[in-house]
Amino acid sequence: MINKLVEKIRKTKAPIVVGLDPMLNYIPDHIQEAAFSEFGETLEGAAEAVWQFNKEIIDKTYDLIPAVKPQIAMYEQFGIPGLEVFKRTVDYCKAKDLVVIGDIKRGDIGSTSMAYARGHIGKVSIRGKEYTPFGEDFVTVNPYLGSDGISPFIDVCKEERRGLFILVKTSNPSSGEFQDRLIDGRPLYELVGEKVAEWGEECMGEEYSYIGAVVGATYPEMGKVLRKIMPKSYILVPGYGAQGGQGKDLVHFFNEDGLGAIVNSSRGIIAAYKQEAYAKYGAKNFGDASRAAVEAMVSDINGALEAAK
Ligand SMILES: O=C(O)c1cc(=O)[nH]c(=O)n1[C@@H]1O[C@H](COP(=O)(O)O)[C@@H](O)[C@H]1O
Repeated sequence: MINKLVEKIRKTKAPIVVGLDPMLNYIPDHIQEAAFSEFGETLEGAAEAVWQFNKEIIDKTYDLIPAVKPQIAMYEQFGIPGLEVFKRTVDYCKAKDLVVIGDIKRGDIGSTSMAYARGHIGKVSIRGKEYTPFGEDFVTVNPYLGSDGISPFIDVCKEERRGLFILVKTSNPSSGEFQDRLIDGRPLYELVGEKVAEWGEECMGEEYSYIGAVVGATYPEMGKVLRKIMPKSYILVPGYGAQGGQGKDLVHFFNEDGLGAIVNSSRGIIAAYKQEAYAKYGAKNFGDASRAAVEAMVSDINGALEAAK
């Protein structure tokens, strides 16, 4: 799957991922009204609104982008109907030939990690018959439990040719509280980065490993160091747009081949119609606003990469 991701990034010339994080308050009124009048003001109604919202954004952007990242919490908050829409979203994106990164941030003791891995990137076997429960191409994983919490995910990746993005240095303001603590004089995130590089070495695709890392756009200096520590790992870079990251901050997350990083924006794309810059589209044309925001993000990042050459 890493080969497909790299190929699609090359083809679209868009090292970005659209984050499908559909909070109800980003969903235009006309979509909410239609969903609630059909399904009631219920979890089912909210889930339907999420689905209609996602579908429009995907339809308006899929030809420009290599990948999407649905964040499962945004679906789980609507219970079982929400999870059904998560799965419907994964399937719809795959039918559009997009690479799907399930943002699930799991990680537990080995046996439990195995169940997460099977459910999201693998198969479950029920009396000899195999099922693919969620079917994402990549998932995000939390490494806090150490190697035995990660290795079931790696085993499933090897079997299924899927991939991981392991949290190394997160984008949020408190990420340094634990991640920057010095151990033998070195920050914890560097030690985790070294582990990701080591796990990644035995999981090589054609050019890059299918074991990648998450490093926040909000910490560009650390991104520069981590890029060197994990030369063959793709870096998923969240924190662009709504959290303040800009193209000029991101140059050092990329390798000299112009590859190696994929930048996520969620609110900045899906709620673009609420921003002044895209207000002219109006809530009814929110999908067109998202398309324009994708185009602006791609040219911001490519412009910064070009300027740095
Ligand atoms: O793993 C992630 O994707 C992630 C890691 C991280 O360090 N920071 C981070 O913001 N994220 C996710 O990236 C998305 C960022 O959303 P926006 O700030 O709206 O672009 C959310 O889905 C977060 O859960």
